[in-house]
Amino acid sequence: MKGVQVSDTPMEFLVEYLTRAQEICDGMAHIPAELKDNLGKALELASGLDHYLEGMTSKESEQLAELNAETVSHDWDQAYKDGKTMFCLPKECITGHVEGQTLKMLVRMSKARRVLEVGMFTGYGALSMAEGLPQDGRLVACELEPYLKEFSQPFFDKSPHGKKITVKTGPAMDTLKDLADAGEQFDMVFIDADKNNYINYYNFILDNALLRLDGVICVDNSLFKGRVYLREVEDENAKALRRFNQFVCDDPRVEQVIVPLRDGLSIIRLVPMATASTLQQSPITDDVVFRGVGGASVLGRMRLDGKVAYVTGAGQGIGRGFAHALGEAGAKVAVVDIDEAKAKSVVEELTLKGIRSIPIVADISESEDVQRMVDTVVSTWGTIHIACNNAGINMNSASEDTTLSEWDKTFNVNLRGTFMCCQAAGRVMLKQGYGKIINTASMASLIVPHPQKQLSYNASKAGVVKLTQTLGTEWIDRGVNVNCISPGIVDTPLIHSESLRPLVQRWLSDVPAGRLAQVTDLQAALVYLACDASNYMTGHNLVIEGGQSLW
Ligand SMILES: C[S@@+](CC[C@H](N)C(=O)[O-])C[C@H]1O[C@@H](n2cnc3c(N)ncnc32)[C@H](O)[C@@H]1O
Repeated sequence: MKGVQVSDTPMEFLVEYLTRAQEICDGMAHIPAELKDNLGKALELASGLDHYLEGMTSKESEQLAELNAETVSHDWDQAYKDGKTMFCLPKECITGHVEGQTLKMLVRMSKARRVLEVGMFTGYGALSMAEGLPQDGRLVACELEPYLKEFSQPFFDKSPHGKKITVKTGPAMDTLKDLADAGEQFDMVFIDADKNNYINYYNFILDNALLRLDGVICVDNSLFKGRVYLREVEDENAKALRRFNQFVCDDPRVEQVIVPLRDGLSIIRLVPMATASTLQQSPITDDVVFRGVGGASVLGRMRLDGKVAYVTGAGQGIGRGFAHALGEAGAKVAVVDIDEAKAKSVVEELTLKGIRSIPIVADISESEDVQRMVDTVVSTWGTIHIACNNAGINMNSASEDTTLSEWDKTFNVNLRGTFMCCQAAGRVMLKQGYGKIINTASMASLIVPHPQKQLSYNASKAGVVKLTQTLGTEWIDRGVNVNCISPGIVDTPLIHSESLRPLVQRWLSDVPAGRLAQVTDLQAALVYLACDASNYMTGHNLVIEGGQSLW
């Protein structure tokens, strides 16, 4: 079998038949020129497609290329004769470059975190999909042949994505039962094992909730060399696939398309909603809890697509994390900072992630700057939906030594500045009857953090909470929610300064969570307060401090 190319897909058979027809024609006299011409054109069309798709598909990784080369050059006949494999495995089993990249793309597009593969062979498809998974993603591959696990493991070990893969050897149905017993669930399943069992795998997966709602099943070889639609077919596997395709097509639980890629790739999506007839027959309560508000799931309601936001103090630390969070959730983001270079650098980061953003330089303690900031956002994107008033400063001094200048500077930014931002953005929002204002307060609004002395900061942040409560109750009936977030001590470059570094150990002993907050610990709270899922929440202070204020 080594090196021999065997037709395996409808297109490869078409090329084979057309080539044979052309050879026959070439050996015969009196063939009409038009027939020869059409045959030539048909052959060119058919034989060019796979090469073109190969060439135009993103290159595979070095590790996949090596795995492919080793798989196709391996002597599988010999492995079978030597008793290493139970079955004689054709090298054509391998998923290959174009399909591998398609699977990887589907993993990325469906944002899958957990993938199940039924039928791994040497792991080309498994590794392709693992490359598309996030760092904490996991892929379970079922494979009958223990020899294939041994074969693939060194390639997985060489790849930075190999650790995501767990291979379970034995009959796939046994593994599926174990996974169901363990309560496992997957976002995407790739079925590519023994064809006569496809329907059993498929039904078991759906009946035992191994696929999450809205999850995707991909099925390989669903065209089975074209034999699923050819008339004269004796092949049992082809008949099994024909029945399988029809069964899935008629199954009200799913939607299906068959993509004529290589030997056919079915993409099957579990439809989240029951059909009208099942709803009528069942005792379920068909309301917004069941269907989702506006048809959107709770996570869907946290999307911010089409929303316009600004974040002050977004050049670094918490504000930078907030700008990324709002952008990742779909909003356009104005990155506001007093430092132009920092604002521009965050805009560059967001642009790299495909997030629309602009830098705005503004000192929020200056009323003209605040108005210019709001005017710039409105003139650029037409309005403001989300105002994230985050900029703040902190100076340390014992209260008996605190100067009025320190007090004024702190209050001018933290409280007066935040008020000016709320007012300027609030005017735009009240006019349109919609807005989300999220102020950054601090755990210092609740407790007196120690041992550092920061009277002005503590008092100004307590003011931010009262400002938030007052605006939150005053504006809610006109569609504007005002809330604030109170972070505990956040691990930003500021706390690594010479003066604060010695305090870190002391602080740590005050935090039940045993660590300081990361900027990323605050992001989901902001998105929640910025989205419509929090429409009934106003004037509140969401405290995220690892439990510190409770001790
Ligand atoms: C077409 S190949 C899979 C190709 C693979 N998905 C890839 O990406 O290259 C089919 C594989 O399914 C395995 N297989 C067949 N019957 C099986 C079963 N009952 N349980 C688990 N694996 C099985 C075979 O040993 C073979 O490795």
